[in-house]
Amino acid sequence: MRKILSGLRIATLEQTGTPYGLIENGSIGIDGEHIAWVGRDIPSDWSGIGSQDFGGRLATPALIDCHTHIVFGGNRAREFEMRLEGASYEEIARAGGGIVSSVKATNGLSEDELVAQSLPRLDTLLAEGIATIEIKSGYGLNIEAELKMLRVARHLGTMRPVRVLTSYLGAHAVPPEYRGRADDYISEVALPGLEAAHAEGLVDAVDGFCEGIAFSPAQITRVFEKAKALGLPVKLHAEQLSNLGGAKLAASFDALSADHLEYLDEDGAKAMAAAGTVAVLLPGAFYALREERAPPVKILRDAGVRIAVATDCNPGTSPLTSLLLTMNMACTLFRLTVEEALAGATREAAHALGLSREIGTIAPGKRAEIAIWNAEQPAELCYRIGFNPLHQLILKA
Ligand SMILES: O=C(O)CC[C@@H]1NC(=O)NC1=O
Ligand SMILES: [Fe+3]
Repeated sequence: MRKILSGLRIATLEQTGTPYGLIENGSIGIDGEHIAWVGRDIPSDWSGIGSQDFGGRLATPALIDCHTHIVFGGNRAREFEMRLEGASYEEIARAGGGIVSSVKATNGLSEDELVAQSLPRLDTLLAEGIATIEIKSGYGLNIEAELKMLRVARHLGTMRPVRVLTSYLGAHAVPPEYRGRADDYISEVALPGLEAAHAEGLVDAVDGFCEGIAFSPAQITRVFEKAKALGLPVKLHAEQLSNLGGAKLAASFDALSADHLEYLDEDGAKAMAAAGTVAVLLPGAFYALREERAPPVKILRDAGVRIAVATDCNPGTSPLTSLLLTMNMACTLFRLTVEEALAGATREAAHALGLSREIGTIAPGKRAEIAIWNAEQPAELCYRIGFNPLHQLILKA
C-alpha cells in the first residue's frame, strides 16, 4: 500500500549540511513499511496516490529511547526521601538499598505482575512518539530472574506498536548473597545467565555497570569476552560516579555505546571516537542525584563522538518517563544544542542500538516511522517542560 504525507516541515535529521536536514513544505512517500521518497515535489509515478495534508506541521523521525530499565517491581520513593535527608546514592547502595532493594521487589513478582507494573511506564513513553525502545535486565541478579526480566521485555514488545531491543545487564550489582565475592557472582550467575539468555533468543546486546559500587574493569572484561564469544554487541554504564576507564574498555570491544560519562576524560573520548562508540547522555540521573559534574560535552564534540540522549528510566537514579523532558534536560543541564538533543533521540540513538541503517532519520529505504507534531520549530520539542505536542505517530502506510 502507498501513501503520501504532505504539507510538512520535515526535520529529516539527515546530515545534509542544512540544520536538522530540514525540508520546507515537503512531502514523504511511504510504500508499505518503508519510506520511498522525501522532498518538495511528488514524483510523477505517484500522481494518483492518496495524500494526507498536515497543514505545515513539523515531522521528525519517530523517537528512540536507547537506554531504559523500565522492567522492575515496586519503587524507591523512600530512598528519594533519604537523599533529601542527606544520604548519598552510594551510601544507600552500600547499606543494602539501591539496586538491591529493587531486586527484592522485582523477584517477588510473577512475569505477568512484572508486565503489569512495567506497561504503564512503556505507555507513558510511547505517548511521546517513541517507536523503538531499549530495555535492560539487571534487577533479577540470579539466572532465572534475569531471564524472567528479559522475557517480560520481549513480551512488552508484542503488546504495543514498538520495537524492543533487549540488553542483558546481569553485571548490574553484586547481590547480598555474593557480598565481597563479585568474581564468584560473575562466574556463577552473570556468565551462565548470559549464555542461557542468549540460547533462548532473549539478548540483543550486553551491558554492565563499571563503577566502584558495582563491577571493576576486569570483571566487566570477563562479561564482554563472553558476549564477544556469543557474537553479541556490548554497551556499558561508564564513568557515572568516577573514572575507572570504562569508556576506554567499552571502546576496546567496539561497544555500541558508553553511557552516563560524567567523569569521562579526553583519552576515553578519543578511544570512543576511534571505535565509533556512541556517548549516551542520561540527564535524568544527573538531575535526580543532583550531580555537579556534567559530561564533558566539548571534549565529546572535539573528539567527534556521536552523542545520544535517553531517559535511563529506572526506579533509583532516573524515575523519568519522558524523552521530551530528557531532551529539555540535555539542553538545559548539559548545554546540548536543540539539534544535538533531537539527533540524540533519533539518529544517534539508532547508532547506539546498531540500527542506523533501518531507523533514526527520514530517508528513502528507512522504516516509515514518523512523528508529526503540533509544532513548527524543532526547538518546540525541547524548550517546553512537561508538554507533549505529538499530533500523530505514523508507523507504516
Ligand atoms: O539505582 C538503580 O536502580 C539503577 C541505577 C542505574 N543503574 C546504573 O548502572 N546506573 C544507574 O544510574
Ligand atoms: Fe542505566
